[in-house]
Amino acid sequence: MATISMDIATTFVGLLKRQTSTIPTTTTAFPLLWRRTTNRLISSSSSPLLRTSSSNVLLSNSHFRKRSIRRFIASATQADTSDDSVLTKIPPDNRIPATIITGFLGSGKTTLLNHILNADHGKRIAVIENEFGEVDIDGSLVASKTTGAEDIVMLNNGCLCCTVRGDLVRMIAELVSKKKGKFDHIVIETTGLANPSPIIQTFYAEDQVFDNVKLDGVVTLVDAKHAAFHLDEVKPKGVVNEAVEQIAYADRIILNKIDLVDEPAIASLTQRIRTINGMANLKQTKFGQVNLDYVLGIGGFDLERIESAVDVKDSKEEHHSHDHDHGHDHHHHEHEHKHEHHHNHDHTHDPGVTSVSIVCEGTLDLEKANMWLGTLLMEKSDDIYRMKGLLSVGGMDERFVFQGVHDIFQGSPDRLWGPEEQRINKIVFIGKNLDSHDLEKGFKACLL
Ligand SMILES: Nc1nc2c(ncn2[C@@H]2O[C@H](COP(=O)(O)OP(=O)(O)OP(=O)(O)O)[C@@H](O)[C@H]2O)c(=O)[nH]1
Repeated sequence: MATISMDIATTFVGLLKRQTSTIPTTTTAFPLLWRRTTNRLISSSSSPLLRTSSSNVLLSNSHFRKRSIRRFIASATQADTSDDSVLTKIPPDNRIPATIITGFLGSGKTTLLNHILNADHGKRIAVIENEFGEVDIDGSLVASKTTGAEDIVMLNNGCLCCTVRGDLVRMIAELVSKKKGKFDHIVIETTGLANPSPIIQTFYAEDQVFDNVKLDGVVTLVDAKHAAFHLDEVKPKGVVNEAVEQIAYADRIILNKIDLVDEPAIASLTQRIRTINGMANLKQTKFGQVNLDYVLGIGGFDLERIESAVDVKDSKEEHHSHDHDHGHDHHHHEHEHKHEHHHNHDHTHDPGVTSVSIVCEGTLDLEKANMWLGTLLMEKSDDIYRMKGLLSVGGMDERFVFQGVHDIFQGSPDRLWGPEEQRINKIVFIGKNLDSHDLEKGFKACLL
């Protein structure tokens, strides 16, 4: 296939620094953005994030094209076009799903892992354990308790998010090359001090991983007894609070050890968690006892799930980053929301990790939306940990769904809008320094 033609919105997905030379020379909706020099080349650097054009999308570099096609395929949920010369069928995504289990030290990750491995789910699971230290205590604990794991491999002596990330890539590549077909799922347990972001990005940035493995979801364990302390810990400037980050990136949150605390403590912690991540599902547990479909096969990064994620968020009411004192207490309002959501409060600027959502009826101008999203990613991708959304875009019959992790942006058209359906846009951002007022203003400026 010489070109890719998509008579639908398509996406430009994340490129990392190493691919700088592979930037395609396609037209861009926001040429000004090209001029910014950045060592974190982002998804919006050279191409619109959203497209409706029926013209061919020509990508000059074959490597890039291959990657883009694959990423598009991996992310698309529906992509029918009548033009025979183009990609008409989206092959099934047969890549092996991988689940990241994260959570602060002692929160119950190994306990959950054992629960998964001992359960009767019929899946053959390869486990990658990351232990900070030379002795693989967790590995022994897991290994001794299970017979179900197809393979348990250890990543010792370093934290997955920093020193041993290359090892993770090699390990996954090795698992795939030597054992493909012998396992159905990979579960990665990170150290309690890991920041999940670089690990998540590995799944998109590394061809060896991306081509064979898809990130199914991030499951975060939260210790009901000790989490508040860690979440409120004030770190030196520039130092990441891992406990906060782990919650921010979660698709599923398991509030574990609830046997050790009372109801008010659970309620208060739940509210605190919701401030950080209003999007992830949350379940309370003792000893990590959850239904396995809550943690495996969740399609956390599948675009199909985005709408429900946003809907859950919407139904609970948005957790605004109302900033009153720039401290750790965030207040939430419970309002009824119909079809339009307004952030009518004063200018907000919160230095902590929070979630902000925009729910608004209307249709977006494609170019403006590209410009806005592109600029946002260009300028704020460090601060935007996660975003998910469902958009109504002018000239596009389908809903456009997207999700992002920092500078990695994945989006595709979804099903057609119904004839009577109200076109309601929904976006959720999770990150630092989110200014809800600015975000909403920027978004609304894109409406037709
Ligand atoms: N009371 C109580 N103890 C729990 C619960 N879940 C786990 N534990 C215990 O908490 C301790 C830590 O659990 P792990 O599963 O090892 O936690 P982890 O997150 O893997 O720990 P690290 O690997 O050190 O980060 C163990 O002694 C568990 O038995 C729970 O729900 N309630």
